[in-house]
Amino acid sequence: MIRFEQANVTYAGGVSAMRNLDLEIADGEFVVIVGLSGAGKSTLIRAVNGLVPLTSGNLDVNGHDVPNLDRKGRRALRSEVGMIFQGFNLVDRTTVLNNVLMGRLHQVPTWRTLIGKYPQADIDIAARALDRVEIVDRAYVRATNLSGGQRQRVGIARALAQEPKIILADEPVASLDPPTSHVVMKYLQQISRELGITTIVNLHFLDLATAYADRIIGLRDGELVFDGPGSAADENTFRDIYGRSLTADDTMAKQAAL
Ligand SMILES: Nc1ncnc2c1ncn2[C@@H]1O[C@H](COP(=O)(O)OP(=O)(O)OP(=O)(O)O)[C@@H](O)[C@H]1O
Repeated sequence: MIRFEQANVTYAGGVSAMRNLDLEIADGEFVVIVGLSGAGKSTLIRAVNGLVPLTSGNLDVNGHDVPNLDRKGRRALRSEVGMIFQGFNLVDRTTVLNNVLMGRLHQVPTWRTLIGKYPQADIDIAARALDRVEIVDRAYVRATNLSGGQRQRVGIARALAQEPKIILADEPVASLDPPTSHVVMKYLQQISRELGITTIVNLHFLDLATAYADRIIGLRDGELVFDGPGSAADENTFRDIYGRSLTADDTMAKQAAL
């Protein structure tokens, strides 16, 4: 479903953030990407929906030849890919339901969204998405009145309302406390399993990565240095990926105990 072949990304300024990447991710996999800050995790995620262009190599996503897409093709690709952000990216002054309906923007004609008239079928899809993350009772609350964990659940519902084939989550729990982070990770895992949505998550904390990942991809200086099941990754694996000893900052449970 997602296939990188000898893919490279070199940014203006000369930083190589992806080096000769060969990687296949099958339908429905739940993949966690780990690596030090600057290792290229965001670059990999953003390449999947064409936000970061490859400098060379091939990338196929759901049959889309990503490096060679025209504007229409890029729009089609992005309609199949839901994004979840570290900072949630909600519109605070409007309701939870309206935020989730924004996930339908790819499918609904612009004039309807401009006058705020979504078809009932779209409202039903949005409500079902809110129900999946157990927050449908907050549908008419303004987003600004939610806690961080609730906001991220709305972020997940918005991505789900898009009815995506792929979900990309860039550090989705970086702004959350440990119990809330686990709740958010559980929803992501459950949604991937039950709906068969391929999910790629960038994570900073290694204990979260091993707890939830079917598969862990380790990056170092833009290179893939580990690819294996979450259960196969131990402290030595992470030391190899990071190229240094682990610290309390690398583990959510240890950091919380400080
Ligand atoms: N738009 C850009 N222009 C130039 N260099 C960039 C750009 N985006 C990222 N980089 C550089 O590419 C490298 C990889 O960055 P990337 O954000 O992919 O890493 P990351 O593993 O996600 O790190 P972090 O967790 O800090 O976001 C870094 O050295 C970064 O400074």
